[in-house]
Amino acid sequence: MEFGGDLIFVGKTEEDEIPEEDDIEEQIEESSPQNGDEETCCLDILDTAGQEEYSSLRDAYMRSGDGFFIVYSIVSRASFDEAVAIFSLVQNLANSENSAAILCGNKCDLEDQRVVTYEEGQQVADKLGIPFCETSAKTGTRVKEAFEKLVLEIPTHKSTQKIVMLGSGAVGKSALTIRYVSDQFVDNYDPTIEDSYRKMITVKGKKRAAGKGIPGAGNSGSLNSSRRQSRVRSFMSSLSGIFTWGRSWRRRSTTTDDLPVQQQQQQQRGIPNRRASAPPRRTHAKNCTKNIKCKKTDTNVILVSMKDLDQMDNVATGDPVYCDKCQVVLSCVSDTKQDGDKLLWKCEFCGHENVSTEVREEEIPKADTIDYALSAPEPQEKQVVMGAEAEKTEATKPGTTGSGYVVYCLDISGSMGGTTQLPELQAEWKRQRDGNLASGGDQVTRLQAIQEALRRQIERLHLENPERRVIFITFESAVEVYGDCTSDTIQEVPSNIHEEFDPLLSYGEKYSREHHIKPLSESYDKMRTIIDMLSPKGCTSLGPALSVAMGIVNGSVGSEIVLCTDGAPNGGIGSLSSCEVRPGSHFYIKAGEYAKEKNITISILAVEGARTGLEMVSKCAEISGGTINVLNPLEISRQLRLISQNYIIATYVTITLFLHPELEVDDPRFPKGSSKIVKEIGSATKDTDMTFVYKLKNPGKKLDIEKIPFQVQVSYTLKDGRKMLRTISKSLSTTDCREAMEEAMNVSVVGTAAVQKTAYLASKGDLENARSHLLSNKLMISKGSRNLKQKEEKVAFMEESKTLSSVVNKLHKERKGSSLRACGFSDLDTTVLHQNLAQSSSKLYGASRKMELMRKRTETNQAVSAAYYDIQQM
Ligand SMILES: Nc1nc2c(ncn2[C@@H]2O[C@H](COP(=O)(O)OP(=O)(O)OP(=O)(O)O)[C@@H](O)[C@H]2O)c(=O)[nH]1
Repeated sequence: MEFGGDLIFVGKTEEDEIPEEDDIEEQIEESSPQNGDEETCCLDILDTAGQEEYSSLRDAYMRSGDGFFIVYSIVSRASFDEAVAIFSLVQNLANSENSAAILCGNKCDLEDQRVVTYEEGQQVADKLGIPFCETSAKTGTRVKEAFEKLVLEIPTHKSTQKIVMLGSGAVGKSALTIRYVSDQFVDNYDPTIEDSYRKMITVKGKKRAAGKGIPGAGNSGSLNSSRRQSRVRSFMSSLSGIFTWGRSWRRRSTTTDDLPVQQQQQQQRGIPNRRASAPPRRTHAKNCTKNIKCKKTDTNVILVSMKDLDQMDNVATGDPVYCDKCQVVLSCVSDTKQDGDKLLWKCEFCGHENVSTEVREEEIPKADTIDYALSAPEPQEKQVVMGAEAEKTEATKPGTTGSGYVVYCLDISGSMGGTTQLPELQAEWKRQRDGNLASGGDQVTRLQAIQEALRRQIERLHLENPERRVIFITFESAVEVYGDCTSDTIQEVPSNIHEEFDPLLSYGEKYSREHHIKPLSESYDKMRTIIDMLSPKGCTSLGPALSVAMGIVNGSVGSEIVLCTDGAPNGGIGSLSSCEVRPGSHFYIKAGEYAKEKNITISILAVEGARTGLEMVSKCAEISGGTINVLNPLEISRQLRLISQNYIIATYVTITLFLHPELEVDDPRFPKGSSKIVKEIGSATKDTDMTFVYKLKNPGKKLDIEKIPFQVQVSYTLKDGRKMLRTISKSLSTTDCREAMEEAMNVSVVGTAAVQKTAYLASKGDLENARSHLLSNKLMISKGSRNLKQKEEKVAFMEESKTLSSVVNKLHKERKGSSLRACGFSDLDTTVLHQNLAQSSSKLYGASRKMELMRKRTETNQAVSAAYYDIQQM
């Protein structure tokens, strides 16, 4: 349990005049504070994926970056060639007027393995007209200097500078970033997807760099010189080998056909498209024309995180001691007295006088977090539901991604044959990198994109977790269960049961009883063959496929179903096409509730383009705790990896929050006025965070206690079947001083609660309150963040909440005076709201906190990851 601040705010809740959205963001974007020639700013470092498959995000983050850190490894010639190609890509996409780049040869500690000389690196950088540096993330050599050099090159002064780490896989982008932000070296290799690090820094000498160019202008890293661009083009054309493609690119304009898709993607990631959509800049709030009135917000927020439910530091030897009246558990904040062999305890919540004869002094909890094992682990035979040996191995193996099945339900209906245009630069990138596209082919079908994503996904699972049991189901007009893809597990679901839930479920259950699903270590090759053979046809029987999948995994707790689809379901149960009332929506609620009850999560990957009826279909994911995404087909690979990394930690999770009777929850998600909240979560992943907003029941009333107690009880089941209870008990002092409250503010907690509540209000159609809730939190966070940690988290919050802001504002404008529910949401709106409803606080961590989190994380097996890297390079 974390609080929004170290103090409970009990002061007055005044009204505030809040400037319109842009103005708050503009205030934060104002020039960074300068002190002599020193300048303080926050670096927002985006560590990108060198292994990246298709990514239409690539040009989005390239457009938004202020500084580009282009890395190669001095022990890899290919990575050196690729760095040059990447620079050209940056030139084509970046806002060249205001950005800068540096070329960095990393791993200089590996002198005996060097294949690229220092002189070669320097020569290339000179030709490109950017600074050069050789570094070692391992020893720390020149890492700080390299980052500072780049920051100095950036021509603009801003309080947040976006740095983008670029380069091939395994050159050390993550290692350099981590060395810089926390002065540590990460020795194990885990290919990055994309990760952000926010770090406050003070740089010296930037004043001179701005506008006027820096000393040695011929070597400036700024990308704005046309002379440099022509130098680069001629240099590129002199290169032999695979990366000579840059020369044929024409300079890209923002009015190209695929821009709307990119903008949507940018929106999804919260990246503003400066060229195309940035409003004219206003630098001061007083210039704003509109103000809206709303209540000032405060930091009275609690966050309960599931991220370390499986790590137990304080396991109690005895049983929890409950208050006879209110069920609060005796804790370190309880006021106890020993009276002979009796323990006297006046409950700090309800005041009940408890007398216990069974608790000894030493059994009174000393730490604020205590874990109680309420049952022993299940015997192994019982952990095995099906596929006996596989399950046994997996359930006991640490660091696996869950103990149930992964079921991929794949839409192969006719519309999956529709093509998606690869963005021009992506097509070029892809063509040069692996030559996979047919000549002139800059189009892929949606099915091809999903096939590619699945191939990569099972390839990675096969390496990391070969005992994982993967089941494959396809749906078009027919629903085909491929099981583990071995011939005796393939069968078609009879079409005469497509319309009814129970027979479909029973079909799945029977299937699971009759078939032994092999682990990926045995099924991998066959599965690859089946994926390659798929072709699009027929309509979209999504509901029947989902029902059968649930039947198959029923009883295998912690299973995940991933639905990949591109069109509104129009066959069998859950069909949304035929009737305006959309009767199918009931099915998705029912399916979600069933999945939650059985601890199965359903995630949806919808392919953008066609309207998928996601608002209805998404109910099953929302209720079961899965994720929802509408993606460019090219992004599916990346998203599948994200889903598999966010593994299930515990099942049957229920959170009970006890508030002092003077407090009540102030949250539309829970009954008004309650001091005790019970929230069923179902399956929890490491990113599951629940927030609760509370307030004083009687705001004017003077409290006669110094410290106010809080308790959270989390009951859950671990993978080995142990039933656990975690109690977290803390107490806080109060303040009526807004300044003191802000000083003690925990920005990542307040920010997470702000976006979760805003998304909830918006999803219920209460856009007025959603908008003002987010705005008032933005204002409090932007004004009240003073120390380093707060400032780093403020930048993260502002960045991460941009997409939600724009969706809420857009909906607010569109729906003024009309009924939102009648209008419905677009698929993109549904995705954004759902993602924010389930926002994880770790997204808002600053550098120091993030490193702490990373240290705790289970390390991916180095050998396995290295093997993955080798495969990618083949
Ligand atoms: N000897 C040495 N090894 C390094 C150095 N920097 C990184 N490594 C190692 O190289 C491997 C890859 O490093 P990462 O930082 O994960 O590489 P990356 O560029 O982020 O890779 P992707 O995530 O695939 O894009 C890891 O095993 C690191 O420990 C360095 O300066 N010296």
